[in-house]
Amino acid sequence: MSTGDDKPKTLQAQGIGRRDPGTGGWLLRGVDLTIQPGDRLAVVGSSGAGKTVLLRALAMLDPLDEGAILWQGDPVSGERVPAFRAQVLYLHQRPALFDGSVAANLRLPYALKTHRGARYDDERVLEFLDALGRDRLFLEKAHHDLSGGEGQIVALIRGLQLDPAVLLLDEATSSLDRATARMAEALLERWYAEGAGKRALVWVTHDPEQAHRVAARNLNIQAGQIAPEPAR
Ligand SMILES: Nc1ncnc2c1ncn2[C@@H]1O[C@H](COP(=O)(O)OP(=O)(O)OP(=O)(O)O)[C@@H](O)[C@H]1O
Repeated sequence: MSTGDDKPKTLQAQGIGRRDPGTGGWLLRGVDLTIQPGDRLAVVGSSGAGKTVLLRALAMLDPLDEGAILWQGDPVSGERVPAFRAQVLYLHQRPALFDGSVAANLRLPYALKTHRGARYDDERVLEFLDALGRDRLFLEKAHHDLSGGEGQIVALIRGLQLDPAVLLLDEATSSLDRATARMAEALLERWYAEGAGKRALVWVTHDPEQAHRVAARNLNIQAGQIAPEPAR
């Protein structure tokens, strides 16, 4: 008999829309999208086009005003939500870190019900740090001393260590210097390859060269809707 775990970890948006809670105007409307295991997608579009609104909707961080999010073919609601959150992870451009050290921030997800069963892996974290040009001393830094780029490094490692099936990166390397950003891309590429076709990456980026490097296809968002794909 098939269990939920046997089904491909496909994320689907069916006609999703979200209104501005203040004015009632549509921020996102009628978006149909399927993200399959192994996908590498760049979400592009002008400032204010709705890319963040789309990614947050895909991660079910904001309520929808129309349409549905499906995970492994089923609508996500109620008791399915924690399992969904363990598999579909959103990384914000300006990540929220908690009061405490980098190490405490990296350990925190394991205290959540969502990640019950997973365990903090010190060795793996050190490998991630090394890949981003940092060492163990970085773990002792206090969150309030971190630069914007360092905060992005913490958020990236905090996300990668959880091995989500779908990683949604919202300009997640935008505060990094060019060299560190390229190291982050290389790390993500390795992490993706280790998934042997079972992981998906979705990148919001304003950098066409980055989109070209990291993604196999572009999704163009304009005025809260999918627009024709620009030439790559
Ligand atoms: N919670 C909200 N309430 C009201 N308006 C919102 C909300 N969230 C986003 N918006 C509006 O929705 C539009 C799309 O915002 P979004 O952040 O998705 O743009 P974006 O494409 O990610 O832009 P950028 O490239 O500048 O980051 C903007 O006009 C923004 O002001």
